[in-house]
Parts: sequence; C-alpha cells; structure tokens
Amino acid sequence: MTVPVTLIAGFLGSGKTTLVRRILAGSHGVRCAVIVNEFGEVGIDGDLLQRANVKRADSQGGGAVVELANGCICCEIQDDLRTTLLGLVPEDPARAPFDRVLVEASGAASPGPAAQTFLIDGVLQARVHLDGIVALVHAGLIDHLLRETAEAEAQIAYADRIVLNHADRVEAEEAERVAGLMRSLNPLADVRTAVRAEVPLDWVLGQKGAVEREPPGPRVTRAADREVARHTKGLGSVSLVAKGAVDVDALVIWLEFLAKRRSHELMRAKGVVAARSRQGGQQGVPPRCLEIQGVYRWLEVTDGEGEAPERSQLVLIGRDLDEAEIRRGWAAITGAG
Ligand SMILES: Nc1nc2c(ncn2[C@@H]2O[C@H](COP(=O)(O)OP(=O)(O)OP(=O)(O)O)[C@@H](O)[C@H]2O)c(=O)[nH]1
Repeated sequence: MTVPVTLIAGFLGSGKTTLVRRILAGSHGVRCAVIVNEFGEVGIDGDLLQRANVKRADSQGGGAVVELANGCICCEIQDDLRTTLLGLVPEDPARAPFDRVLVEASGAASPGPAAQTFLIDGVLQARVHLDGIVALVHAGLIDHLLRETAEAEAQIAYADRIVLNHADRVEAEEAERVAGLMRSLNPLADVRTAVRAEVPLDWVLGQKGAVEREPPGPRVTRAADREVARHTKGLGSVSLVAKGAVDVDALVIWLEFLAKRRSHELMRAKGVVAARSRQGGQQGVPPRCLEIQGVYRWLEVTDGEGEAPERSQLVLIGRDLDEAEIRRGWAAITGAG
C-alpha cells in the first residue's frame, strides 16, 4: 500500500498554512508529514508549522515538516519535490512513520506539473500516490485574482476539493455567488465555504482515489495549458532578516504604508519576529514572538507560538516590488544593514 499524498494549493494568503496547522492539531489519528514549498527564500511557513508541530509532538507525536528551498513546485524545483518524497517515504512504504504526506504548494504554483509528476514517475509511484488536490480560495479576492493572475484559475481547475475560505470577509450572498463561480469553473470539485479553513478534516483527508483526470471544462483547460512554468508578470518576493528585537508599532505603520502604495502591488506579507516590549529597552524584559500576516491591505499581528526567534524574518510578495526601497525601509526599522 503506497502512502497517500494530499496536495494543498491556493493563491498567496488563501489559507493553506491555516489548513495544514488545523490538520496537524486535529485529533483524527492520521499521522501527517508535511512538505512546504514557499515563494521566497526565507521559509516562514516551515517555521510556523515547525512551531505548531513541536507543540503537538509534545503531546501526540507529530510528523516531520520538510521545507523545500526557494523556487516553485510547478517549475524549477519539481525535482526537489520528487527527491524530498523519496527521502521521506521508505522503499517499503508500510514502514513510513506517518500515514499521509501533505504537500503545501507555494501560493504562486499551479498544481498541474506536480500532479503530473505523480502520474508518470514509476519510482515515485511505488511509494506514494496522489490522493487529492485541495484548493483554498480567498472569497473576497478571487475575482481580482482570476482577472489579474495566471495561477488562481489553474489552482481551481486542478482541485477535487475547494475550500472557499475567508468567508467572514464577504456577505453571505457574495459567498454564494463565488461558490457558484467555483462550481462553474470546476464542476467536478466539491466546494465548501469556510472561515479560517474550518472544514471537516475527514473531508480533507478522506480517500479520493488517484487524481488521473485532466482539469475539466474548456476555460480551465485553456488555463492549464498556458500556466505551465509561467507566473504572473512581475511577481517576486523580498526576504528580510534582522538580528535582535523589532519595534512592532513602526513595522506595522511601514507595512500599512507599503500596502497602500500604487507603484507596486503588495499581495502578501508574512513573518515571525522578535518584538521589543513596549517598555522599550528596559533591562530584563525579554522580547516576545509575534507572527505578522498580511494579505493585500489586511494586516494581522498575533502572538506567535514559542519563544522569540533569534532573528526576525519577514517575506514580502507582490508585483513590481522595489527591493532596494523595501530594504531601506526595513533597515530603518530594524537597524539591519
Ligand atoms: N479573516 C480571516 N482570516 C483568515 C482566514 N483564513 C486564514 N486567515 C488568515 O489569513 C492569513 C493567511 O493565511 P495562511 O494560511 O498563511 O495563507 P497561505 O495560503 O498559507 O499563504 P501563503 O503561504 O503566503 O500562500 C493568516 O493570518 C490567517 O490567519 C479566514 O477565513 N478569515
């Protein structure tokens, strides 16, 4: 019996990591190993999942979290996904110390090429099988993303389960309309509306059988044809690192400013930072761990899991980002050179 793999796709900020964290925290008895593929060279999601999983491992024995280096599952690091899977799953799959592998694709990846790898690679097929493709969709942003990006449509097209997420950010009628749009783009997929990826985990993890079909419908086929190894024009990332604690108020003001700028499109901000306490440099007050999450103009700062990291890390993803200017801003806030 080969190990089932669930591929989790969805555009930047749609809720993939939120779903993976829920799966890792759930009491469903399915032991999961996770492979994370990020857009951007600093791996924030891997860190967040590692923190979540360490907590779980204390009580229930979590699986491995493996990060794929910078690059994209749909193009240059497809081989890495293969190598990582072969390194993770033993030759005799029955001896794997987990029941399932979750692959969190980068927000800028189409699931198509990765799915094809599973179907044509005999060595891989002896150990794993693709059991399902779950796509997360941001209910409030999907119209914009379908118009402006190449990836969003392909992610919907390949899915067999679609989580219409961020439903709390739209009216119920709008969520209905978008759910209808999803069904028209991909009539074969199950669509569920959710807030913070709250969907039944047996629905996400349930066996679906190998994904052997082409994406359905004329529109989506066209999308799948054109997206191979192609990304939205100008899409890029800037990875920022700084030693020591950060002034979070200044960071938030700066991020809000960046999100409003029209010379670029800031799509995503995510980071784990050591936050200087409000008592400033007072001796003996240790820095806290804060998680920064931004999706377009929405920004959330929450307490992170575990201790403050030694290095604060932030990744910005968007179109036409001016890296030099962003680095200057970061340096001004953190003192990083
Ligand atoms: N309000 C609201 N926030 C959500 C919802 N789902 C996720 N979030 C938040 O949105 C942010 C992005 O969620 P992630 O799960 O990191 O998104 P992602 O798809 O993994 O993002 P990338 O890895 O950058 O592609 C996080 O701050 C989440 O807590 C939702 O349904 N409603």
